[in-house]
Amino acid sequence: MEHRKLAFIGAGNMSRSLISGLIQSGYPADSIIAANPSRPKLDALAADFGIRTTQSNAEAANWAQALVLAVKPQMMAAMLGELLASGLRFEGKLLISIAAGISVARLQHLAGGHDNIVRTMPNTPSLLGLGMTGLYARPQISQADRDYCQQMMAAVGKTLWVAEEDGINQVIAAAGSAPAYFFLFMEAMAEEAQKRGFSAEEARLLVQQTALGAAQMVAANPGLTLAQLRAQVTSKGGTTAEAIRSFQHNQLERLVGDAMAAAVARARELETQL
Ligand SMILES: NC(=O)C1=CN([C@@H]2O[C@H](COP(=O)(O)OP(=O)(O)OC[C@H]3O[C@@H](n4cnc5c(N)ncnc54)[C@H](OP(=O)(O)O)[C@@H]3O)[C@@H](O)[C@H]2O)C=CC1
Ligand SMILES: O=C(O)[C@@H]1CCC=N1
Repeated sequence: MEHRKLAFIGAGNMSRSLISGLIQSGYPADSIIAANPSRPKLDALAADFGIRTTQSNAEAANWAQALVLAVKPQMMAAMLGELLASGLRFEGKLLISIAAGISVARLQHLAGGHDNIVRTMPNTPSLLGLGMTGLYARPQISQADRDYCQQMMAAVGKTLWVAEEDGINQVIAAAGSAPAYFFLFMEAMAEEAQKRGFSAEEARLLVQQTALGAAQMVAANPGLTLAQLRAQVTSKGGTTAEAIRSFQHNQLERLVGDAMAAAVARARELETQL
């Protein structure tokens, strides 16, 4: 991929995931800089990946050709305001937001009218090259800038472009936030397995290997629907059928639907507040 000088503004969980994936995919460490107010995360990134680091957002942003805006949504206005106040000129730079709940129009306003912005929604498995990222760009964004974002996110997993900006909020519900849903489900299973006599290590092994195997089964069988894969496990009159009946009796589908709707609602609410 093209190796532009790339700055991560904010060096938290998501930046670490993306930087790790990019370095593993061969992005040169000296083409990446991370900026963060405090040193410990920067020191860890420098030690683990050999990238450049700074406590000055302005230094990173001035140096870079592309900026990943990776602060919490609530910090975005202050961060961009300070960059503008420092005299930074965004002209010629591509802004790539990973923040939930901040529209392109709002980002453009916060960046002093600069409109070369791509909005993305990655997730933390990017750390392992197994990310899932949604991307959105307004029609005026150049093909070269789209390709750069596509290659960056493809270096850390799979990508899906959405045609409408609200599609990013739907990606949050289905992928950005979703690793946590699976962790919650696995937590519940592991706790129950412990109650049924397994040690914590044994319970984790049982749940982790089963989740990994199930996900691999889905990926390895694109010709089978998820329902068909489930049916392969579900012997007539057997144990799985009873477990599934219990989930359905307790309205698992409605619970999942409500949870995803809540994530979308929060993303839209943030868009009106920030
Ligand atoms: N976590 C996830 O799964 C996903 C997160 N996102 C988005 O990614 C963004 C970052 O989230 P995440 O990485 O989880 O959050 P973190 O809190 O882990 O990271 C945010 C980082 O920003 C730093 N920071 C705070 N203020 C500033 C500032 N003014 N300038 C530069 N850096 C600053 C923080 O530093 P310090 O801690 O030292 O204060 C922290 O290291 C959010 O907008 C979120 O919506 C998107 C997809 C998935
Ligand atoms: O919880 C959040 O708001 C962020 C966005 C998606 C995952 N984490």
